[in-house]
Amino acid sequence: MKRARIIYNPTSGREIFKKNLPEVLQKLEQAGYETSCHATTCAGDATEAAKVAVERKFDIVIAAGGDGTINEVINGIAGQDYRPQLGIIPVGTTNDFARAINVPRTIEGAVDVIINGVPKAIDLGAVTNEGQTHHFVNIAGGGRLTELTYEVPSKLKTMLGQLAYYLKGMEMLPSIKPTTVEIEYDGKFFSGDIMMFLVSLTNSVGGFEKLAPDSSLDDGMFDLIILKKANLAEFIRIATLALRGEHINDPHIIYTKANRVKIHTNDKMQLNLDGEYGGLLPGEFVNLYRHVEVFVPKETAKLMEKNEIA
Ligand SMILES: Nc1ncnc2c1ncn2[C@@H]1O[C@H](COP(=O)(O)OP(=O)(O)OP(=O)(O)O)[C@@H](O)[C@H]1O
Repeated sequence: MKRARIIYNPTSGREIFKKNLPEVLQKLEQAGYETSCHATTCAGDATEAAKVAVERKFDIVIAAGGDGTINEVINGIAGQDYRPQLGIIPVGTTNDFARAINVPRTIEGAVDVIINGVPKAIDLGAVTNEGQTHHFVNIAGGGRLTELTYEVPSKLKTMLGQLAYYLKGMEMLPSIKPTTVEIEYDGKFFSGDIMMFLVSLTNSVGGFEKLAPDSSLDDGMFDLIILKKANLAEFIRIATLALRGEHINDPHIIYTKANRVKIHTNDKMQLNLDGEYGGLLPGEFVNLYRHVEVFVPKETAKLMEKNEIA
């Protein structure tokens, strides 16, 4: 019998997972998984719980929560010699990673993917800054605008869902200032003032599903997006284009693939890792080719094999 470990954040999204836990356990047991679970108690707990699951050689670790919880679980698994397969139950607010790999955003649908889906090896990101290395599964970035994701209070997200981000975004927009950076990507250089940069593994970021339209989950490359200095009107125009994936040809945008990205800045620039605060930059990003296996729907696995999915 295979062993599964559920690591869930009881405070994620609209706080619905715990109520559904008995059915989830029953379904997994019926499918042949001996399943146990761990409820996280504070920030960082999911990483420790995932490390314990690695030590105990669980076959699967299931992250039930938002993108922050998935990121923490990944940080307990990445870089280890033994790496359990990963299942996702998206019960957060934005659930970008689930969107990117087409995992349904219902508990029942997500459990079905773990039981009947296909494990596929996907790329992860590693970033070294402030003398430490952390991992990410979806996106990393910097620039004042990216700080939006962790400035929204958890209670507000519980009440308003994604609307909480839009409200905070509107409040922040007029105060967003550019940062002076030097960016080295696979031997090329950019130097100048930027509003933000993103180092993306998937196409789904902040609810924008076409932000990195050429991204591939398993090609060993990041999609690097740099938004150069822009005024408020230009910024709103580019954001509107981004909804349709049409921002990539705008002169304010650099959009390219890279395996390694180095950011240097003398300004105070915070690092955003999968939507959570990740310390200060400068830093260096490295793509870890097909580093962890994650359960995706059968159709998604087929599209990945044909290279037709981000
Ligand atoms: N018991 C807990 N109480 C408070 N915070 C917690 C607890 N367990 C985990 N956390 C923290 O909550 C953070 C956010 O959780 P998570 O990402 O799962 O949900 P969310 O913020 O609602 O969704 P999203 O990230 O999709 O917007 C996690 O990164 C973790 O540090």
